[in-house]
Amino acid sequence: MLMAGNFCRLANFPWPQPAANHRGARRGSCSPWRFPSDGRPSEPWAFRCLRIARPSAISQGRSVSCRASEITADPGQDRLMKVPIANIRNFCIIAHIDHGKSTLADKLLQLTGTIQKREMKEQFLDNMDLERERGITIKLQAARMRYVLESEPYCLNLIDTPGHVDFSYEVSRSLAACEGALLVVDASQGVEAQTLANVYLALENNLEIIPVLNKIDLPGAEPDRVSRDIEEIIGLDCSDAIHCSAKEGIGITDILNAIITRIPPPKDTAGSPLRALIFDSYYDPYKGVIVYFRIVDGTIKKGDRIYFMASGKDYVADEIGVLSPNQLPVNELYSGEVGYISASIRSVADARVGDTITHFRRRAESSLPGYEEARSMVFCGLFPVDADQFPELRDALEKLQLNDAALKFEPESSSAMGFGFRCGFLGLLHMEIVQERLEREYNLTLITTAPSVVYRVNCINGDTMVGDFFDQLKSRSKGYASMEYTFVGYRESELVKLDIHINGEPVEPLATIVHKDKAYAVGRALTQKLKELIPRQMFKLPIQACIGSKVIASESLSAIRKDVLSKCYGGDITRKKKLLKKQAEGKKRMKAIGKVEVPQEAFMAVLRLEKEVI
Ligand SMILES: Nc1nc2c(ncn2[C@@H]2O[C@H](COP(=O)(O)OP(=O)(O)OP(=O)(O)O)[C@@H](O)[C@H]2O)c(=O)[nH]1
Repeated sequence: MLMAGNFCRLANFPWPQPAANHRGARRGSCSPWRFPSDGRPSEPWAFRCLRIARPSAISQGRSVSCRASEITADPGQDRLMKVPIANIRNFCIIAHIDHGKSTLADKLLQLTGTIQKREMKEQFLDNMDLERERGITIKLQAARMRYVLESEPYCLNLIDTPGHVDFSYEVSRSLAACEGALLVVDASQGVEAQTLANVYLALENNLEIIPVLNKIDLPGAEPDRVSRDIEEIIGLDCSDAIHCSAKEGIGITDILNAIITRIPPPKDTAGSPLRALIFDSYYDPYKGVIVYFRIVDGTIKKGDRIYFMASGKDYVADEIGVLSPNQLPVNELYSGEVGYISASIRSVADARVGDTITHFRRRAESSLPGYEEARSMVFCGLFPVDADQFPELRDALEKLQLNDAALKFEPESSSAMGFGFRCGFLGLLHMEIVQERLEREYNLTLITTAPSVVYRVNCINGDTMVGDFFDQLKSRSKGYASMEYTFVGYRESELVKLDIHINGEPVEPLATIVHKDKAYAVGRALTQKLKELIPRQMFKLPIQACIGSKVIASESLSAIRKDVLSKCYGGDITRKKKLLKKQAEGKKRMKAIGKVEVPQEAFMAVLRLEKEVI
């Protein structure tokens, strides 16, 4: 029950306009707001409080703690307003790559007023530079919107997901945080590999699926044929599929209405012990690990002592909030809601994706089912160009793994490259993105070795040796084929260490371990390649491949000759001989102390050649 007078206005008008002399955003402040005994709030913005925790306190002139989530943080928007759980909808958008998810997400954000026109830019939720440059979604993104249907306010939590197969792990995580999914299918293209894969993921998670046929503005769009395809191939009823054009803004209201009428609200379990599923996280240099979660049971308040059930670590929730889509702090979040926590978590291992958050004192009995481990399909070595950057690389990989749970790595030392990491990825695009993110976000200069998993496939026609297997498999099957494997263990082999001597000195980083039978071929190929890559010196340079003290291949790089006789006009032969002798002595001395700079490409050549020759 709200107070009489000014508050009645609120009771009848759930979405008040900004007060005339609004004092600006009070983002997430938890300080108690004072209401005088006549019930009139002391600040104009307080008219915007929808519900007061203890109305009786107001009449007694006491301080009242007003939940920040009940106060509009931004005069233009009312996204933080609290709505009953029956009015919350958590949904994601799934589709094949380029079918228009991000464009549709933009339109939903615009139509609900979550993003003002002036803030709007294309693919708003793709906020990583890399995503914008490449026009693809790499990371899942969450955004809270508000929408009014028949004067009822609703809170819609949208999770935008990537479409490329390499990032399907991101999709599976967002699905677990939702009750429904918009299945976007390009009406000019129809059902594609990732449409199928994502629908099956959504069905496994018992999500309500709303089919959306996008791009109906295109002349080649055939929404009716595509509807039939969806029914036949996927078995999904498309009688009420929504026809839309995310680009032209057609059918967006129908989509919002369908989200509300067809997707069920989350279950109300606010009274149970807290259980929140971590679906994403990242490392903030100032605040530590920021965790994105969906509350399945219970409630969480700012200042609560929380406990991570898998890692067994506890922290105080310094800040909790919603993603709107930027982080907006609030004081309390309830079951069914999606939000973030900052708790000064320094160690990235303490709050892993898939872990369950509960209260330290009132612990939940069991944790929520986490996520299935991502299975790496492509492997390569990552090495810092500057060997001193190894600890930074380890740190960066740990932090990036927090934000990209599909990335796997373990330390590796290559005789050619020094210390680095063997990393596992979901595909070549994933590998490229990880390298670029490490270089851009963590200021590292890296060398990626060629993806080195080589499969042996015995074809029926008798052919064998396939490289780049996984990507070939995906591209030849247009993305429909999938691959499973198990590690069968290590095998014994006859290996030798092949040393490379330049100018008579062994160059340790160029040494490599090869099979005994391949040593001669690798040695020859390596010395020839190094001869091409190492710049000529002032002296003759021998390049040798050796096994122990035995030289198995040798090349020599001729010296750059300075014409010491050019200044010698005429003169007798003894004078010329003397000059040439002096030059030879100088070169000998230079050779003895000379340090040969081996260019970076030479190190890469070792790895590439190994792959070619072996
Ligand atoms: N004509 C037309 N083009 C559209 C429509 N929706 C999206 N597009 C275009 O389709 C392309 C892909 O759109 P995105 O929204 O980036 O697709 P996506 O599914 O988010 O792609 P990923 O995030 O990489 O999976 C862009 O060039 C859009 O402008 C539409 O309704 N009509």
